[in-house]
Amino acid sequence: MIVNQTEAEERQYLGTIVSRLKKAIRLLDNKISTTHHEVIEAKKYVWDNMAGLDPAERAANRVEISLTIDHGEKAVDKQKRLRKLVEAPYFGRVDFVPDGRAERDAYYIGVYAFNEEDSQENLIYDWRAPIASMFYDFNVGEASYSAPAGMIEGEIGLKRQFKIKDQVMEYMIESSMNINDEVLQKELSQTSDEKMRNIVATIQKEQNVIIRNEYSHELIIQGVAGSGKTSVALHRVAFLLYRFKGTLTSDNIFIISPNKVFANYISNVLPELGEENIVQFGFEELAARELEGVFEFQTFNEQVTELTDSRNEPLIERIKYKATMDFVHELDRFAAHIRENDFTPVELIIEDTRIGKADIIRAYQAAGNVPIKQKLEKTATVIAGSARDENGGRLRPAAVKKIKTDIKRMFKSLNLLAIYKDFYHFIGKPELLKLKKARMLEFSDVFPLVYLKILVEGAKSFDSVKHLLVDEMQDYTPVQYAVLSLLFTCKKTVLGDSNQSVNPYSSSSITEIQKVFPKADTVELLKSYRSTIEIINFARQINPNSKIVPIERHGLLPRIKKSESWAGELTDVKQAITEFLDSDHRSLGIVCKTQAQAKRIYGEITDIHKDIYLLDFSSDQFHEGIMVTSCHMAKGLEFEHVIVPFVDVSNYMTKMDRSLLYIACTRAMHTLTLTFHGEQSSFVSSIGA
Ligand SMILES: Nc1ncnc2c1ncn2[C@@H]1O[C@H](COP(=O)(O)OP(=O)(O)OP(=O)(O)O)[C@@H](O)[C@H]1O
Repeated sequence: MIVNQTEAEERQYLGTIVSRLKKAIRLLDNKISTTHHEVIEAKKYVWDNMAGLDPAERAANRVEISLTIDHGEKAVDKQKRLRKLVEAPYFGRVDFVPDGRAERDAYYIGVYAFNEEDSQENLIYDWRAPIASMFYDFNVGEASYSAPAGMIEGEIGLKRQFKIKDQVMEYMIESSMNINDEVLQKELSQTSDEKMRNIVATIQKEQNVIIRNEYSHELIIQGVAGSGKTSVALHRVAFLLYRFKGTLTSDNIFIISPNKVFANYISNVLPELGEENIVQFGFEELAARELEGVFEFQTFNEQVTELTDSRNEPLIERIKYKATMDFVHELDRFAAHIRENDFTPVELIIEDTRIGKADIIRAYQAAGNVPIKQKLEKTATVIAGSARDENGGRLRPAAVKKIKTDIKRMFKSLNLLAIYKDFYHFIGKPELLKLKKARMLEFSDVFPLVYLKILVEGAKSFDSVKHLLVDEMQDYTPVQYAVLSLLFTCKKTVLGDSNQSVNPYSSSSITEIQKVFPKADTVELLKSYRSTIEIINFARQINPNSKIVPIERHGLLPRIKKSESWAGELTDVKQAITEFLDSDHRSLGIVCKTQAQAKRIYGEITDIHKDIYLLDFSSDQFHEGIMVTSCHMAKGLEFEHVIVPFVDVSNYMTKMDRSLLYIACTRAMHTLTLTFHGEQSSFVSSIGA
């Protein structure tokens, strides 16, 4: 039977569901306050009768109290979800009839599931439930989904999308086709709140495949700017937490993200989907953990700033050399070489016990292909274990300790920096190592050194992590991935865009990354959801390599404003800010090539409005309002309106500048303004014409 056929019936049904949700919330209210009372009473009982209770009774009472608290907490969590759900209970409906059955059932799909405790009727299905996958994957007609019992095939008779806000249905769309473009358009053209939002109601088919992929050990997603990579990756995390409930929790997932502002920007999404937020850290924190404060190092941001400030050919050469897979192979070859050749055994005489050189060689070879320090320790343990004193007894602890020290000394050097320097002599390129100062590394040396350290000393891997998510993959080199593969043996989702590198001298494409993870599955996303067609067409001319395809959403043409002087350009920037303030838009990004330029503009415009923020690498908040920042910092973020100043020929000139300008322009959702004085950059001059 077809239920709720007409819009009027749907509106009525929504009213019923809202009432039933409200009733469930009230019931939970009672449950929570009863539990609260029970806990207080139970604690009071234990306290009052402390003297009379034996230890077993006290323990049993404590267990009882903690179980009651646990029930109470679960009820509070459930209530929190229902309170959210009651505002917009569902966004989709599919009517499905499995093969061999006559009756079709209607399945309403929402951000969470809702089933009434007394009837146990499933009134709303979680978007991650197996049956909900059909909403994203199929049109009206033949359909199937993978249930725990196997593949269920059948037919979808009806598919609807709803926009419900504050318990009221704003619209309802019959969508015999894919997730309806009209709904997607409405979602995308809305003014956005300060942070990234969930996209459950309009997940696209190609995105759903990624979100629900349970099998890939490594999944690499190359997606053009605005294709939803980050959104999809976060929804994938939410899906995996749902699918593997019981074995996977948010504590088992790590996200490597580019900076704290980005971490803050995406921090809404998982809680909106009812999941806990997840630990995020940067590659530099990882390096600091591995180098344990023994070395200081330049940050990636400082390296990028050094490269954007001036062209330093030897520096570029050093960076480029260390950004290849061949370099990782050279490090491997060197580590194998020193393991073979830098160990020089000699006969040992410890407290009248003679240990022959041949025995030491044998033990060293038998210790296998493990990190060098561990190999030496294993060798010493075997030698000490088999050595006997003159009475045939085992050696005393002091003698064992001496053997360990002496065997370590047989290795040429275990000093990391000395070994790293030796590496460059080994490959015949000593000029490729340049310290910033004593024990202070250039950024391009940080991960080679960490990698070598792991090969020499071993590492404590992150065993509790069951899924690792790496965003902005293009900014990390093969040696960084090689480090990740040694530290994290878990499943990985790696995402990025090779056209959005802030440092083209060390950027990695999907092909490079696959060399580290040869069994990885790869996916490409080409459709961009963020920006209007006009902005995408503009950006595509800046970077013709990008395969970016816009979705059908129109807006104003990007504007390029020319001035004769800096004062004139500043007036243009201020004018664009005023236009933004007069519009409905809520976020404006002023994106400069460098942080120094961002600081300069910021200094000139703070009097226009009270809420203007300068984002730099020490910032940790994404704000609603006006943000001034660099291209590097803006990566991964988006703004409704974007102003890109200083688009003159001397500022945007190199390959690296082109990449930065592309990043800046693709941050814009609805409108884009470029300003310059003097001669305009050749990257945009032909577009102007
Ligand atoms: N299926 C979708 N439905 C609605 N909005 C979507 C969808 N996919 C992506 N978006 C929106 O498109 C914008 C870009 O998404 P996101 O930031 O995840 O893309 P990205 O590929 O990580 O971008 P970039 O690499 O440029 O930083 C966001 O506003 C996001 O909400």
